Amino acid sequence: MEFISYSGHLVAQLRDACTRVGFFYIKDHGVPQATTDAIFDTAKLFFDQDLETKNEIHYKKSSILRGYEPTGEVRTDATKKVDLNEAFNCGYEPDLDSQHRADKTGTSAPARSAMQGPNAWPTQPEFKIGVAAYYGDVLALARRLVRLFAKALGLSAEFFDSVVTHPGAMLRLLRYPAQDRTQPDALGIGAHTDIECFTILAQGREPALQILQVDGDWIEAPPVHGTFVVNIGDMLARWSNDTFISTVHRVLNVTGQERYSVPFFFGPNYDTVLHPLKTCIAEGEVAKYDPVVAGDYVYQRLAKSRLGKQEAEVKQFPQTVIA
Ligand SMILES: O=C(O)CCC(=O)C(=O)O
Ligand SMILES: [Fe+2]
Repeated sequence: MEFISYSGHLVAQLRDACTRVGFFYIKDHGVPQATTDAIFDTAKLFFDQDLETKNEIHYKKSSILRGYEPTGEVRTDATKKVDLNEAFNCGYEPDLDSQHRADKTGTSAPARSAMQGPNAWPTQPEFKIGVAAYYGDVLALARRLVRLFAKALGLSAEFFDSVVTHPGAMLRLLRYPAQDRTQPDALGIGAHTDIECFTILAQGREPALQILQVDGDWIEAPPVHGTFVVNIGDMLARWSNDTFISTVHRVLNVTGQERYSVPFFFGPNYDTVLHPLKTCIAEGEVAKYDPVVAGDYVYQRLAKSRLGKQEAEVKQFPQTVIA
């Protein structure tokens, strides 16, 4: 058995950040700088193709919304204009998971969820290799962070291990055009909270990410070399009965330069049922949320900003019944 010890100071710092801010930076995280640098080259390789080629893997061709999102087709903030970015999304597959490849026991079966399904890869052979290198390292980091989050919630480090064997982990490559400064209404991504449990974000060189403070002002979270920005998403806020907070953020790229970023959205196996954790419900308090199935929750949230109402109805997504 693996023996892991965690510094109490680290766990306390983490709890403080997750309960008061919902955003923090991490360094000495174990993902080699060269791997992070390379994912930006991989993203550029993909985005530099012509639109017709990229549209061959348009996300509407995928029943689970994987693939390419052209600029102006996603509206994250329903009250604002469409987002000014183009993106590529891919989800978990055992090929991308170095731990799975090393695991010869084959004890863990993939989650039974309609959200579990194939990725849409471009034909460029180097692309998947580049994505796999980054995905594998950042997934390993996410599983380490899961143990720290468990400790910060007062649980045993291994508490979540059995539900992150085939996690709902989505890697997103993003390219934002240089925005017109005279159009303050347009945003790279409208104000939103993230859907999954937490996000590990690699930023390119351009500062554009902004976080909403309690006083209502936006504060920048600029790229810091060698670090990732980590933030709590809605699923962990729900799971922890709002002990951890999921904070609103947006992207406004007025740097005059194109900007790249690579968020990795991490959640549990898609068949996991998220009941607010009993240990997070203090005496006299109640669960603030109904249970949800992770895969259903992610699909509904993604579809909301990506499909028109009619399309969403046509693409009936099978709901999992909670026993
Ligand atoms: O590009 C960024 O810095 C943040 C992206 C983001 O918030 C998201 O994709 O949810
Ligand atoms: Fe986000």
